[in-house]
Amino acid sequence: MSGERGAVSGERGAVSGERGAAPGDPSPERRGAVLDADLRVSRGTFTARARLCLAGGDVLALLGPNGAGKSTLLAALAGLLLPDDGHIRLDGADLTRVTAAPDDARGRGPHVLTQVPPSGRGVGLLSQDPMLFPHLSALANVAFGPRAQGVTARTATAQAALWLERVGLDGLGDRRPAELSGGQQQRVAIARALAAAPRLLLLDEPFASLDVDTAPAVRRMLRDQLRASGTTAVVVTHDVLDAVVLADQTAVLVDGEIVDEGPTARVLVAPRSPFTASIAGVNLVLGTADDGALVTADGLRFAGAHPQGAGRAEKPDGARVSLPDGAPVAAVFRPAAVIVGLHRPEGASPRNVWPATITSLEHGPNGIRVQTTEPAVAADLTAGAVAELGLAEGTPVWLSVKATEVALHAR
Ligand SMILES: Nc1ncnc2c1ncn2[C@@H]1O[C@H](COP(=O)(O)OP(=O)(O)OP(=O)(O)O)[C@@H](O)[C@H]1O
Repeated sequence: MSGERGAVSGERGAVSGERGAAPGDPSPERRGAVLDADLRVSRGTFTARARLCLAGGDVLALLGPNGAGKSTLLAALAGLLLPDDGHIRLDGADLTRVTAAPDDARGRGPHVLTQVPPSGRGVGLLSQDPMLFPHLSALANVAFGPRAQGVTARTATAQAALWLERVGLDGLGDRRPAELSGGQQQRVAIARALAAAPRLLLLDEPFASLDVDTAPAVRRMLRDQLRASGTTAVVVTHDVLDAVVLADQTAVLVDGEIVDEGPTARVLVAPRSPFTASIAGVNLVLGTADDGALVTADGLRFAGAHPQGAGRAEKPDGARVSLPDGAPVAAVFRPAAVIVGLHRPEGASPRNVWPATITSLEHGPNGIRVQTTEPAVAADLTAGAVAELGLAEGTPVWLSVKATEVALHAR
């Protein structure tokens, strides 16, 4: 999110209307609030729409490509941006309630019924830049939130010391931010955000500025502290690892619309959109059901492992359901399961063999990732195999994948 990085409820380090929190205290009033938001937010010609419902203590990952509208939604939740229409409620109390203006020639703006200012929402914001007060010690930075809420200096300092211990910075409380590493500064920022006991914590790419050696430990620590404190949180990220480690729920935003949402494991195991499949590292082919298999718009047929008898497939939650002919279906399979050849393979199931054209060769997780079309399918090959086959952009190939490697999911 631009502009207000590191601020908590619009004022650095402060969340008003809340008492400071001792670490790991999941008392009822400490637990994060139930979030119910249904929004339409515009920025220039761009519009994002989302319905977000979280139980107290849930962590939601908001994943999406650049420009998808993640920061726009976060800014609306923080009260920094007024939606065109919709509401944001925490524990049943309105933070934002706006009704769209009727379409008329006078260009009236939306009708704002409620818009609690950022500092009064009990919503914390943590970004990739720790934005600590440079002139204050780590301890004083963490104590700032509770102090701003009226907690006595002695109690706030004791709470801050406990938080620093919890985030692995015991003994470093006297240091100023400039005397700490980037990872240590982000740990202080996390302690500061949680010490302020936000009812909802918004995290905007919280590990993006950390190096690859530092990020995993800070990510683990944040997960532990979110769970221990029962904080309700929304994490905006490009990194699927953040969703896997931190989030119970994942929503995928593309072009301002949520294209995939649900429990993180369901979203990543049975993606419903090409973007979700790409971040989950699997292929996704969309089509409709035909006699228990998937048929694409171009007439390609994919048999899957899950159907037990015609017309049956596995639902994302694992339940077996029937797939009536014509129902929307997704076929999911790993790039490593795709076999690439120059000729139509003999003996393979004819239903999972199709001609394709190579569109690009890239470095892959275990060699070279070969991208093909149509449909868009990735195959992982060793460099030796690519060289032996003489593959290059534009090479016509035959692809095949065993039915046992293909999972069919109702969409
Ligand atoms: N102040 C602004 N005025 C006009 N358009 C804006 C403004 N800020 C963002 N946008 C546009 O809104 C769209 C969504 O931007 P947003 O920053 O919410 O996306 P994002 O998903 O957070 O992207 P990123 O991951 O790159 O930060 C983009 O098309 C962007 O150009």
